[in-house]
Amino acid sequence: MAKRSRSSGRWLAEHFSDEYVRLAQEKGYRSRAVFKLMELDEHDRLFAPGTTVIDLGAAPGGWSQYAARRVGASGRVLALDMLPMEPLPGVTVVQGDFLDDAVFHAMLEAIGGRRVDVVLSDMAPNMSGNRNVDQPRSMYLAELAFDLAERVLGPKGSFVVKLFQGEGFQEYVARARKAFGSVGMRKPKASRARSAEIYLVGKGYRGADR
Ligand SMILES: C[S@@+](CC[C@H](N)C(=O)[O-])C[C@H]1O[C@@H](n2cnc3c(N)ncnc32)[C@H](O)[C@@H]1O
Repeated sequence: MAKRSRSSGRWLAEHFSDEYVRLAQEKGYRSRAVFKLMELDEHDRLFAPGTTVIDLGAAPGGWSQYAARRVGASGRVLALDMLPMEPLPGVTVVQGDFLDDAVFHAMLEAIGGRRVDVVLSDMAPNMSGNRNVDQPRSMYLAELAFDLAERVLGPKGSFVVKLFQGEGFQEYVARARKAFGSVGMRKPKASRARSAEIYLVGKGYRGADR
């Protein structure tokens, strides 16, 4: 067996002592990430029964689980990830790489012209540790998520996207301010302080005159 590095040992120790990991297990959620979305929802009221949601970068499925519960039987959740994801009640799963044009279009097809109320993206690339590589990769994923949101969101739709502060961040926020009636930047409690991630929440989509 390969020897575990000291840093991965530290990660495991932190993971198991993390109160959100414990809580997620206790409550039957697939990931600790669910507590980030819960806090965003409490603050920004993202979901209502009957709403249609797209969840990008959904595996293992915490956000989709929570969204499916919030939108209820009359709502719809469409989840995408490049990794396989165990099925969830009320969630349609598409597996594929969002950077692949065919996958982007498969998502549009799965929506079938319906208007979407909420687009979520918790996507993040595999971090190399080199900011010059990681930052453009994560911004590119966020840009593509924005492109999809602009194609599918209905009037007053909402958009939640994980961003990393660095090059391209300010321009991204400026783009969001043009497209949404309100834009907030949130750092949920469950987001680790040492992580540079931050969530942009755009509400009141202005551009849905389709
Ligand atoms: C932080 S995890 C998401 C956790 C999820 N929100 C939850 O609650 O379980 C980020 C996910 O983004 C996915 N991802 C990253 N790049 C992707 C891409 N290009 N296409 C599809 N999924 C991608 C990863 O496979 C990973 O599962």
